[in-house]
Amino acid sequence: MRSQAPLRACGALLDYKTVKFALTRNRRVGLLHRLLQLGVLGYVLGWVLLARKGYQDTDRAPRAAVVTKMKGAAVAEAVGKGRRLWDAADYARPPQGENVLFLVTNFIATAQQSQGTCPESPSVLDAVCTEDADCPVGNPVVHGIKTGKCVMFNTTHSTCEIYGWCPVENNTVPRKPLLAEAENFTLFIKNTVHFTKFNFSKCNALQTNDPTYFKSCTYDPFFNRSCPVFRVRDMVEAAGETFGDLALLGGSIGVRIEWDCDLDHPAAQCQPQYSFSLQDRRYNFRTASYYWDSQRRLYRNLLKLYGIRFDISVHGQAGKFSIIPAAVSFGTGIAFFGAATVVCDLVLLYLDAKADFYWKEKFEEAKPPKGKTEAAA
Ligand SMILES: Nc1ncnc2c1ncn2[C@@H]1O[C@H](COP(=O)(O)OP(=O)(O)OP(=O)(O)O)[C@@H](O)[C@H]1O
Repeated sequence: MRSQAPLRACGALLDYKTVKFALTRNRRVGLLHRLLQLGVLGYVLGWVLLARKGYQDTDRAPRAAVVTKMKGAAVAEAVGKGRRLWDAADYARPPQGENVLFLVTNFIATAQQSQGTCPESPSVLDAVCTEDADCPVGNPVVHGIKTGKCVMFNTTHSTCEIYGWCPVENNTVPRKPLLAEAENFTLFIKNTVHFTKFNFSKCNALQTNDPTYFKSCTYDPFFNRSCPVFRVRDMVEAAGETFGDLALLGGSIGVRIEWDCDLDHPAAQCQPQYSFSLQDRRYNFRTASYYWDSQRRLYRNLLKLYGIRFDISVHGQAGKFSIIPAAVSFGTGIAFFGAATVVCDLVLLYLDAKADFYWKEKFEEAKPPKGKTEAAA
């Protein structure tokens, strides 16, 4: 007997065991099983493979470069200050065109300021006074340092005298934006993305031999999506605002460039989507230009600039077929099919009216032959 054991072990190695199934004609569980299988099939084909492209490897962190250029010219007519023509070098900041660009739409100019003493503005509450005692010497206020005197600002207001840039800034905002014509200016946004995982680069500006193409085209979300030249008014309106309202006190507009590239398709189909959103309803800052007169005395022209700040951000993802994510998605689908069988087994064996019967049919009790104990068997 003992000498046959290795032979039997060798034979067992070549055995093939196959699973024995119990067939039930339970229509309810049968229907549930098919529905679950259908659900899994829909999920795997529709969601995992078609919608989420589960067979692709993805790169969700593109490197992006943005260059901007604003064009257009407008005449600003300030009351009592005459006409002044503004072109790109005047109204676009910074001039080198970065992904954050500021367009001047309104301004308050205070010309020929020089350092000296003058009354502080009545809009500065700390500087309103009735006597010299209200103006302690050396106290700093918004536009300078108090000299200790209370002086007449105009016929109705007295304010502390200050040492600062005089005369102090006029703080009356024009009722209408001085550069109302800026709504027709155009912004050229050149954006290149690089998906390092796939060594793939794409630029939103069409490679064209026509040197006048960008000069003459304007972006339109329906009719001309390949032209990266945007009209300022269109961008403001796409952000849900009207140009006149935003131009008066300034504001901030977010420009979002979204790339979603399927690299299993031709590269020409990889095109960005643009969206615009309002980020803030006020935006201004001050800037000054300095000069000296013939007596070497320092002067400056102060400008408080109101305008629209364009904040351009680039996002995106690229996907390409890869065997590993494809195998993982396929494996997940197979596992879900197995889960459908487990659910149906649970219903059949625990919830069905004839659960006891199915239980007995599915699990055969192993009984030792009569006259032998189980241990001996
Ligand atoms: N804001 C804009 N509106 C319309 N066209 C623009 C704008 N910015 C640039 N362009 C045009 O796009 C093309 C590419 O611009 P790019 O700055 O690379 O060239 P450029 O010859 O230096 O431009 P330019 O001298 O006209 O400012 C040029 O034909 C340019 O005139």
